[in-house]
Amino acid sequence: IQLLRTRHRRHLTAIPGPILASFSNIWKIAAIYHEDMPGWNVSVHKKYGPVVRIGPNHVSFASPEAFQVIYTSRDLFTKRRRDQSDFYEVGAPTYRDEPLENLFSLRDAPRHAALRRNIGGLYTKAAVADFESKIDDCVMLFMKQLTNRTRIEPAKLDMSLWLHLLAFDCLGEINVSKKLGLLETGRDVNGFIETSDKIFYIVGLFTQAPILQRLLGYLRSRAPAEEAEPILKFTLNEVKTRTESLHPQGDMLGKLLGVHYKQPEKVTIRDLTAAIFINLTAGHDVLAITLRAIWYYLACNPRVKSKLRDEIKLVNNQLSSSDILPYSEISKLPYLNAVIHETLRVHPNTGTIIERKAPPGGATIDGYYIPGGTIVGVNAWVLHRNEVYGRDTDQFRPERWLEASTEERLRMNQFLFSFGAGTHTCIGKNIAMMMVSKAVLEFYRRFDATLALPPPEHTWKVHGSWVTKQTEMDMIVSGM
Ligand code: HEM
Repeated sequence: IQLLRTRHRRHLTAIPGPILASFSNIWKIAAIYHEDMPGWNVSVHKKYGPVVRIGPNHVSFASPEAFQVIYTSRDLFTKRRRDQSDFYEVGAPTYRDEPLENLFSLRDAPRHAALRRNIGGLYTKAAVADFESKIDDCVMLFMKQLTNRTRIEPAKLDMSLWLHLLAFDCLGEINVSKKLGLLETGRDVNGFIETSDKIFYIVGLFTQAPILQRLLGYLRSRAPAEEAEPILKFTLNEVKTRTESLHPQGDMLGKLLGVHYKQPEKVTIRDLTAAIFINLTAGHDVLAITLRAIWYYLACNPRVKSKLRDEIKLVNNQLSSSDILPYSEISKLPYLNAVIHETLRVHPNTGTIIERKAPPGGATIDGYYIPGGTIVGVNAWVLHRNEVYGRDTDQFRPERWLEASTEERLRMNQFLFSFGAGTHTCIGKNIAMMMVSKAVLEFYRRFDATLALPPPEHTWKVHGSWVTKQTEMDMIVSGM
């Protein structure tokens, strides 16, 4: 084993990178501790080139070619094993002494593929159209709350919180036909947000080194997940109540139960519990991050905001009778789509590399031999600054998506990593696109939002860890 390890290390020694990273995981831990993994990852690539060793067994790549090899060569580069440092662990809390495995947490490729086949049909564009009225309901409650607060004069609101409340309640409606009470009360309820924030931060930090991962495993085993994780507790309760009820519902839980009753061996009650749990867990933070980034970049770029408004006015005039515009119309708006794509490009939701393990026989990537078992990957913050997107990649400029030729746009989309890639691409993407598009359109149709203090005095705080949550987004919201 020692001999193999020495050989393994010898191959990796040829790869440039910070000296500290060649013998310890301290570089990664420090980047997360300072909440600037995106910035640190971008700068090591500027300094050392497209292939950088960022840990004793961890290599970061920057090129689109490496991205393709790692994420899209089918099942070759797998999610990591349970016994290694691994942020997928958090996706499966222990329930009745076993991990509650779901699409996000499953490392076993055949089991993952089977589950995806069995429930994937519920997440297609056509299937999620059934959830539009649920999204409308939450968006309208969001509008009502903002109208109440801005009726007399513009109000200073922390939009980083309000957009999170909207995202959470929408997911509650879609999954179990229940808002979680966040929009209604205007604050976090049951510690849903606070606990998730803690879990995401701790997992991001503790999974940077195998020894910390073991410590995290020990700590998690001491507190029963049903008590420690409010989302799990809520999910278990909802599934129990629904299975005892005779009223079928058109939400995600109702649809999953429909599949279960027809083919119980394909989707068990445990599978559907896990699916609802991961939909709520994997969806709320990233949805909120995208919404916040849109609000922030529009506030910082009045030219873009006014162009978006012009597009909204046009469709508003055509469909003025309708209270809330249908997604079938909204999804066709080119500038709105460009704004969303550009936001996903400049502010990806994952701040760390989405990790994969090199296949047992090793692989050659970007000219370097990578031994089997090495942790490899590309950080979306690095990839999205590649020249595939032009020369001004530090600028927020939605026009790049409209000016590109068909072929160029194809490549831009191909390397847009915000929703992941390959067999693990985000299954909630269609829900996310519908929810985000509707929220943006309905808000900017009725309100304006500017930063309470204009830049450079005001900058938001981006917590660049596993996820890239933003805080300190005081904005002045006014009715139009
Ligand atoms: C803007 C919003 C969203 C973004 C940016 C996003 C991003 C991502 C990314 C990057 C992955 C891949 C992770 C990996 O390979 O390790 C992923 C997977 C996943 N996402 Fe999302 N997500 C969003 C919204 C949602 C929503 C709304 C849901 C549920 C309703 C959801 C459910 C999932 C699930 C279940 C997976 C695991 C899929 C698999 O491995 O087969 N996501 N998401």
